[in-house]
Amino acid sequence: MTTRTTSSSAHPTISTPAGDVPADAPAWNRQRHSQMPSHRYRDVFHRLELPEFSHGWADRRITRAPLWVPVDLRDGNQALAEPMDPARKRRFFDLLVAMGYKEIEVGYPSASRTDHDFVRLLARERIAPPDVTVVVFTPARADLIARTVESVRGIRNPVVIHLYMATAPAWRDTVLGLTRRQQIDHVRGAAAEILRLAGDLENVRFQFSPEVFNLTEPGHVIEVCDTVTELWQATPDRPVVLNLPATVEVATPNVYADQIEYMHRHLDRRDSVILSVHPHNDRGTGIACAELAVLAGAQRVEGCVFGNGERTGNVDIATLALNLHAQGVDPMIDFSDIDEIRRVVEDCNRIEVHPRHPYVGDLVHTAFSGTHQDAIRKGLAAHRARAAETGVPEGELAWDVPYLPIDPADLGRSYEAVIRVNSQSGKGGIAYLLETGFGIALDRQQQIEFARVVQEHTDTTGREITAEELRALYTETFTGRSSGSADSADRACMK
Ligand SMILES: CC(=O)SCCNC(=O)CCNC(=O)[C@H](O)C(C)(C)COP(=O)(O)OP(=O)(O)OC[C@H]1O[C@@H](n2cnc3c(N)ncnc32)[C@H](O)[C@@H]1OP(=O)(O)O
Ligand SMILES: CC(C)C(=O)C(=O)O
Repeated sequence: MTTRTTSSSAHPTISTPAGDVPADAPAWNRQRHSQMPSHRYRDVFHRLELPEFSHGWADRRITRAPLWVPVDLRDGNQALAEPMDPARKRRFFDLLVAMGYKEIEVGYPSASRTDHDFVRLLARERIAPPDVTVVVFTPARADLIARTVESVRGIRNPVVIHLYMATAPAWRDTVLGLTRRQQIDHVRGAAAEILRLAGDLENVRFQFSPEVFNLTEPGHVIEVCDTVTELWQATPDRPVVLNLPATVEVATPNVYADQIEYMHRHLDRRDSVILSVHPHNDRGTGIACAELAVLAGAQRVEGCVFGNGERTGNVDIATLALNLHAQGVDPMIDFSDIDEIRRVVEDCNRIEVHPRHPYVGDLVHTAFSGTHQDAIRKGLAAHRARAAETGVPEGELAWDVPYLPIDPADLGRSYEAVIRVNSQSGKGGIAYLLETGFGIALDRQQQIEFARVVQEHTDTTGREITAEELRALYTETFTGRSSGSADSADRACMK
């Protein structure tokens, strides 16, 4: 038996023998210590001193959508093996405008010619409606700031110049080689340079992101942010966006929410600051982080339409917005033809959306399993009956169909793929496919009888059975038989 070392907040290093059941494990949990080298990692509480305070986010509800800012054309784009060419950028931008986004990060003009030229295109041609704010991104370097400011000259839309610098200790020490004091001076210098070059452009506002906010000492990040808002003279009429990224997710979402609420309460000039978040998804909890951050005081959320971005991606705005829709809150973005949106996003990113991706995946409104199908079939029938009874159109009527969190029709989808049959299915699903596909209504006895036949078939093939195959099997079962079963065929009513 080998010995491994684990960490916990109470005892940072404890030796535990791999393969052993922990001494304090209850009888119902006989999981054994693994060989995973988890002792190499520390939780956020060992990496950062976080202030303790009584948070309020847990008691709040989200009642309106934050300002969504898609960063597909910048953060998403920088993570693609083949960054978007001008045509793909333009197509993606037009899609974002058509969906109703009012603030769009369009690129990193000092990074590449394509990004720069796209910003210039916005200055030359009126492809951005006047109410759409254009955001451009720059690091804290004088030459790159100059190129960025130069790129936005002539744009008539509202413009946000977005400055960033990583503030967390590992980045300060290892990447940038700056002490805390030096970093504050560096950021102040960069912010002053932006103000010098663009302060007199009336359509321009400013944004600052302390990259890796979530691993930065609260005292330091407050000081950097307050320095910037003071220098830029943030006012309610010309507010500054402070964008607090979980650049690499490191903690449970409640920790991020606490960090955001702490900033919300302690930042200077709070009424002149638009508090923004930018979660990534390394732990798979980007959505939860964004939602809790909004509860904690965030007013603006940056993400990518279906969560593209470095590593595991940026937070997925479609999921966030449709989560609101599913709770009766207007998402303020139009997803009424989600499959068309997906086609454009897939073409532009050259990355496919997963079939289980919330709301948009091919399989997310589909049930294969019998009891789910039975409940959906009954639920859809009840929904239609309620619509007929009340005279309220089906698409307007309150939705309460089991296993379908929202009506697929809201997203422009049909009910065709809602039920698919394989060996996990039951009579309800089979009956649904025959009814909706071919107008064949089986009575209960026939359903039971036919389900056995289908079960035998799907168990033997191990595959899904299509509606067409189901119909052929139905014909073979009920009409192709000798007289004894003709009764059954007669009982099946063809509508
Ligand atoms: C979390 C994020 O999404 S941050 C955005 C990341 N996006 C990108 O990097 C995509 C676009 N980037 C680029 O095209 C290039 O990196 C450029 C044009 C910005 C800079 O290119 P280069 O001059 O070749 O530098 P390089 O790419 O090696 O970047 C490293 C340098 O940037 C510095 N740096 C990193 N972040 C910042 C910042 N926010 N402000 C100023 N300097 C920074 C590093 O300290 C390092 O400086 P050093 O060379 O003196 O050690
Ligand atoms: C710098 C910010 C906005 C960012 O892209 C990140 O931290 O991921």
